Amino acid sequence: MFRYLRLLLPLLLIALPWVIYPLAQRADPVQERLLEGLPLLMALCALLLASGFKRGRIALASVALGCSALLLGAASDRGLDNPDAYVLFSGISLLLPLVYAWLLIPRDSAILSRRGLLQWGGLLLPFGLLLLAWQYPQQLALWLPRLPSAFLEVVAEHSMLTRAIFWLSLPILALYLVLTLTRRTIDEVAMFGSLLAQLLALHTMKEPLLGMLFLASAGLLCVCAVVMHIYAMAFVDTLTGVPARRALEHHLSNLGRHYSIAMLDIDHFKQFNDTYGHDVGDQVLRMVAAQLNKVTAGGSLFRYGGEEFTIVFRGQREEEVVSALDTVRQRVADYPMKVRAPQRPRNDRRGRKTREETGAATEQVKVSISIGVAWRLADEKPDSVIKRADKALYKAKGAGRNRVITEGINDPRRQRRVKDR
Ligand SMILES: Nc1nc2c(ncn2[C@@H]2O[C@H](COP(=O)(O)OP(=O)(O)OP(=O)(O)O)[C@@H](O)[C@H]2O)c(=O)[nH]1
Repeated sequence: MFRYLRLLLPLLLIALPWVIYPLAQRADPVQERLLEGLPLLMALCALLLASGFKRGRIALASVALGCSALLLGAASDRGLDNPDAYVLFSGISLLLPLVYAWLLIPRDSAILSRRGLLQWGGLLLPFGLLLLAWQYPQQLALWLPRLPSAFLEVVAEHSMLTRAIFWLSLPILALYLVLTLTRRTIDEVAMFGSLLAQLLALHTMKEPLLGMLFLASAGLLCVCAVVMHIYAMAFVDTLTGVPARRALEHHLSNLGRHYSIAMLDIDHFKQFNDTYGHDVGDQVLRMVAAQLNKVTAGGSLFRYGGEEFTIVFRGQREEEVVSALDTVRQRVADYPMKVRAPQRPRNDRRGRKTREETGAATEQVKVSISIGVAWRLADEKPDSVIKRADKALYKAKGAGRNRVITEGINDPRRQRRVKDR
């Protein structure tokens, strides 16, 4: 539940325009111009960041946002009561959900690949046509009677247009929401949120400044998505999803005086790789990380590297820490880890059939971890605590593995500090 809330938190940015709008209304003309330029600026920033970090769909969404901001800006400058401007506004309103439906299909791909060119072409073409229609209203007037009468009726009547946008957008928004909740990636959150913000912009375009603020919030969401992606690349381990070594270094620089560090290592892990292959090794790593993540006593888990993990506990609480570590050790040891034969076919259905035919069942393997934990001594640096925890870990390995060994609990230098408290 908390994970979902944290994932959806950036959506709060969509509420920002309602907060800023009362202030924005008091802006002088120069500030107002700057605010009107904000959506384009945000779209540009999002595009540059997304292109730099290979977030293809966010880049496409930023371009769609930039195009809508440009065209909506032009339409609202002319005044939406003006027929040309109203046709442009109607065109964007109907196009936007369709563009997002188009963005549901593509996967991230390089712009100069065949798929990339198709994605960009499919996105830019309709906006280009709208721009042409806006630039050459006489030709548009010649073309309009040739368009389907149902389309013209929708455009001509505002209430029908609103209903059409609603019914077009609803399934697409719902699909993005489902993708957000199933894929649980920040890219999906940004796609869902930016579409929602742009629909709100269209809805509030009678107050152009508020509409522009909504467009800017859509851009901000895209920027936010790429920044969060960069953060994850730097601080989160992609295989296990737990904070990586760099995050540990940051965490260690912000600890108080009283803490303990546990180093954990999977026993005989090389054997798993050698016997079942690297993929099964990776599955074991993920399972161990998931179990360690349940550690209590306020421990923070990090992947130290390879098959080693680190858990940092703030404060003293020796017994609580040892008991929490022993519980996770036992959880890993009790976990019914099933692995399939190393030469199993890649295709799951064929694999199942072969197993049924040969009677080969999935094999259950035992995984265990060894743990060394050290408490900080007076004036000791985190690096040195890690080294002592590592020593304790090797003692645990030497003593037969699958156990917790402590280091420094009764050290007089530490006792002095405890008495000092
Ligand atoms: N599958 C997989 N293997 C990894 C990864 N990182 C490191 N390893 C493997 O982890 C193994 C570590 O083996 P060793 O350091 O010899 O230790 P061990 O076999 O666990 O033996 P003990 O620690 O003494 O119990 C090596 O075979 C590495 O290739 C990873 O991300 N995925």
